[in-house]
Amino acid sequence: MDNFQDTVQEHLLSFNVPENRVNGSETKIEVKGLTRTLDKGVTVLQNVNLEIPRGKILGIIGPSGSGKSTLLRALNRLWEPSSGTVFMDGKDITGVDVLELRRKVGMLFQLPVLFEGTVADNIRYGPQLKGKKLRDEEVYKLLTFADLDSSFFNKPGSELSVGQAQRVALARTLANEPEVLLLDEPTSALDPISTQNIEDVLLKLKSRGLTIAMVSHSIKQIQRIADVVCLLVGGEIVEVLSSEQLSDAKHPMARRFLELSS
Ligand SMILES: Nc1ncnc2c1ncn2[C@@H]1O[C@H](COP(=O)(O)OP(=O)(O)OP(=O)(O)O)[C@@H](O)[C@H]1O
Repeated sequence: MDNFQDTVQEHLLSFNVPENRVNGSETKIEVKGLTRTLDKGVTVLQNVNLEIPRGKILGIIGPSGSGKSTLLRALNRLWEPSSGTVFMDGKDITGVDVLELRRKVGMLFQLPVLFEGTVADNIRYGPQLKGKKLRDEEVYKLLTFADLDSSFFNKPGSELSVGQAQRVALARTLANEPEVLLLDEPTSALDPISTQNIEDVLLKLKSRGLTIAMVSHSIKQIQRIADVVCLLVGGEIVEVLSSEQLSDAKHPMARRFLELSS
């Protein structure tokens, strides 16, 4: 076997993840007292405390403008959190090289943006930055993993549907061999079949040890795939529940949000 794993699956199974047990459970990412105040003095996140368990899917839900994307974006430093507020494997992420962090903590957005060139060019992009050229077989394996057939290899990115482009964006992120995936409403622009394909891939990734944090407006989607759900209201986490316990939420705003969303 060469340096790059023979299959993506084997690779994902082989993550060497350090232990960090908090309250008896393994924590991949820990957020401690995270606050975000904008220049105008508006507070978007207020003293957020959260543990994202390793190898699980965390769903983040809440009303529009409650700070969900802002929270997600702190986790790979798309904005700079204060030191001592976000930890991965017990290490303060502000002390990690930012490009290295973003390889380990990949992100997908609501609308995928592909670079110019073919699907294969897009998938090769990340490893190429590190001077590594993925072999054709490796690109095909990533395509298969993201549920795209081999005919996509040479297609220009500009000719894909949004659902196909989202799967290419996922394959491109996986080419960086991430340990964590951050997903900001990744299926909100997709039809139900593309949505299901992405959800299946996410569950497959989880079973291979990836830690996933996903913002979604779909309570049903969260119930389908998340293990733990955090409810964000007005920049504060008001409840953290298992997805089966969602209907037991107690916070009045959270209850109202859930009633209107279901
Ligand atoms: N860079 C910024 N400049 C100005 N305002 C911002 C910035 N980032 C976030 N905000 C404001 O912070 C608040 C939270 O935004 P955020 O996008 O995190 O909410 P959200 O819960 O993800 O919303 P939605 O569900 O609508 O996507 C909003 O009021 C938004 O306008």
